Amino acid sequence: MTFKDTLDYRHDTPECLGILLVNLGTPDTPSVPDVRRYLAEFLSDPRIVEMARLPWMLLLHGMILRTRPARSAKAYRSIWTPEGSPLLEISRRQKAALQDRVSKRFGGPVRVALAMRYGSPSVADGLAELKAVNAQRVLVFPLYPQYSATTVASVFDAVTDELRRWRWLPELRFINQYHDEPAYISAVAASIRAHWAEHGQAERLLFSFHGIPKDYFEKGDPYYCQCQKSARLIAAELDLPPDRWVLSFQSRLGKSEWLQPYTDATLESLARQGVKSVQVLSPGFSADCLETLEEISIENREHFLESGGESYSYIPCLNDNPDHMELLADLILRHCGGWPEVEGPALGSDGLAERKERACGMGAQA
Ligand SMILES: C=CC1=C(C)c2cc3[nH]c(cc4nc(cc5[nH]c(cc1n2)c(C)c5CCC(=O)O)C(CCC(=O)O)=C4C)c(C)c3C=C
Ligand SMILES: [Fe+2]
Ligand SMILES: [Fe+2]
Repeated sequence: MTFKDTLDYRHDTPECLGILLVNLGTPDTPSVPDVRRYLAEFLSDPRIVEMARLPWMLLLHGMILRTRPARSAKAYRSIWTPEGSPLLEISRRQKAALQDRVSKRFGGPVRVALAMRYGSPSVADGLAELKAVNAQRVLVFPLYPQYSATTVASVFDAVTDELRRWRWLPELRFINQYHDEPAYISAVAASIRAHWAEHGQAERLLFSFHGIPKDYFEKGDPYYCQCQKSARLIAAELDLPPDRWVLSFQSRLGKSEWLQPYTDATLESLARQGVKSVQVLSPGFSADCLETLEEISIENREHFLESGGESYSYIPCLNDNPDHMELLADLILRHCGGWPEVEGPALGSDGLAERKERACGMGAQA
């Protein structure tokens, strides 16, 4: 084992609380080679595709990475902005807002770092940023309201894979999910009410969550149940009767069965039943991304309108809206409960003896 010893914790500066926000990740640019590189990393993760490694790697490199990148790159180009990928840009705004809110409410120094599970900034970059500011206590916060092994456990893997190469580990805490947090439910409900205040209510509200293969659920992934509970609680908070809302799963990939009902089929069937207007939201994403801005806002709109629907609107994710930032800051502070707030002042310029004393009680002999 080779350890990374280039940067270590310091005794001569105050300790800092470290928060590592992690979202899924995105390609660096919407070019085919960058999308291919991103998909190669993403789809090689055994949490994402659980198939036996050798046949999957042959299929991935022999076929999928030769065809899918061009299709995905086209989709990315349709949502790319002058600032880059919406997911990364929104995540940066979330990080800045949380740095501000958490610093104001926590008693001592705090650093919020941003990492992406795939692509950059990487989890290793985020952990190094925290080590450089002497964050000896780190809270890892995967920004997914519902737990799935494909997302949250994969963040855990990336963090622990990196830390396997550190000699001196930080004290770690980890947020697993917040799918039924009252503040999350009411923030989503408030965003729907705000949309209704501007556009009126549609005949149906559709909650579309990212799908996972059905057999992951059958083998014990709690994601399906947590999505159901989030949607049920949001509908209850809105006093929306069961015949006015629907839950479905989007983004299926490959030939195997994924969680049902599928979003595209649901929209077609609603339109065929004579439903003329729908409003769609994706409360499983903490930030708008390809899956919402392209798949929901563009692609599925077409499915609905082509099947006879007349009015389709997309309700954006919570992104960096103030309710959302407040609830994430609350979750962070709650999970840091009991951690010392400040480690004491920085030492003066001639602090060698004090440093040694603090480090290992050798001050007197120095
Ligand atoms: C192949 C299996 C996939 C599983 C399982 C999966 C689960 C999953 N993903 C998200 C969140 C996001 N996924 C995004 C894009 C995306 N997802 C997959 C595949 C699986 N996801 C692919 C191949 C892609 C890339 C785009 C494409 O080629 O279609 C994104 C958007 C990233 C962006 O850059 O904007 C997010 C976010 C969740 C929450 C989840 C399981 C619960
Ligand atoms: Fe995905
Ligand atoms: Fe998609």
